Amino acid sequence: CMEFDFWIYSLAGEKGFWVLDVVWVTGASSGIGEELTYQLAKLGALLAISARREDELQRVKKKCLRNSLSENDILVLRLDLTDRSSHEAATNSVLKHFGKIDVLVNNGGRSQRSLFVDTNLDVYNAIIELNYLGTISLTKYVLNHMIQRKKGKIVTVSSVMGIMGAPLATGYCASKHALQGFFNSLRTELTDYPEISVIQICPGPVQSQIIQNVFTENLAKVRTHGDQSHKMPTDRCARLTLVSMANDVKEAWISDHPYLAVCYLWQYAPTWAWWLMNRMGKRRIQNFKSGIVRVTWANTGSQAQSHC
Ligand SMILES: NC(=O)c1ccc[n+]([C@@H]2O[C@H](COP(=O)([O-])OP(=O)(O)OC[C@H]3O[C@@H](n4cnc5c(N)ncnc54)[C@H](O)[C@@H]3O)[C@@H](O)[C@H]2O)c1
Repeated sequence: CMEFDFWIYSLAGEKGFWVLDVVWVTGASSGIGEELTYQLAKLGALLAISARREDELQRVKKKCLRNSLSENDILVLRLDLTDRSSHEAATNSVLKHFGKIDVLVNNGGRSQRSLFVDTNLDVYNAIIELNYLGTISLTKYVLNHMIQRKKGKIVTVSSVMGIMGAPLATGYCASKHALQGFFNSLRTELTDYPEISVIQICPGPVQSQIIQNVFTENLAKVRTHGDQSHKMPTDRCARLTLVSMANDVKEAWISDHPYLAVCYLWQYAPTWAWWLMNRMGKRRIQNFKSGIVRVTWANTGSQAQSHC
């Protein structure tokens, strides 16, 4: 996203771009989804916010009420993305409350930190269930409604890991590549509906609770969190996501360097990307095995800082 887009977005914002638009955000109880909720609330959007923990969603709602929205402008809707049988009823609840859905933000998801050789296949099943199948299941119900209205935005928070590959995240990368392939294909299926946009957001590392919630070698094992100071602040990622949504950017890479540069390499000079990945990946795996959590592409040398 370029700074130029800020200008377009500012104009759109001043003209009340999001006012009274109904936006449904999944994974709104923390991280990027929570911050998106606050920024959308300030812009006057009507919000449905979902995640599994209702108490956390109530906390987010309370903060929105303090800022701008009134009680009926924000609907807390508990939703487990992996419980696909509940998605139709959840969609109907949002429609019953607001009468329409203008934007679905598919944001809920979890990452992974484990080597393939050490990881139980149940973990891969769970990642695909949540990040991929859960996302497209909800999309299916909401899209039916958007097709009836001939209007809407399906926004999916994918990742730069949907563009490139990375060690210790084979299942996560696979799930985000699946989303990229799915939505790039869906967009073309919707050419008869020019006012329905399909938008993929691909963030690099962003401050959030993602590390506390990563999948590991088996479903029971959790990992403690590491230092996040090297990551993009959550509010900047959310703001650039809104810029991309406002401008119908089909695919937005939202990242600082050097991650963004690696992304470009991966896209345009894959041989160099593989060479670089092999060098950095080797150190990343060594650090992981010795218990170092904060392993960034910038410090795959000797400066890795925090430990499990
Ligand atoms: N933080 C990053 O570095 C980063 C980078 C690229 C992409 N992303 C993507 O951004 C999205 C948001 O992640 P985040 O970084 O804010 O992490 P986070 O852990 O702070 O937030 C994840 C959200 O998803 C929800 N969630 C998890 N499992 C769920 C389930 N079964 N049903 C419903 N909701 C569920 C969580 O409750 C939470 O609200 C994810 O899709 C993630 O893959 C994050």
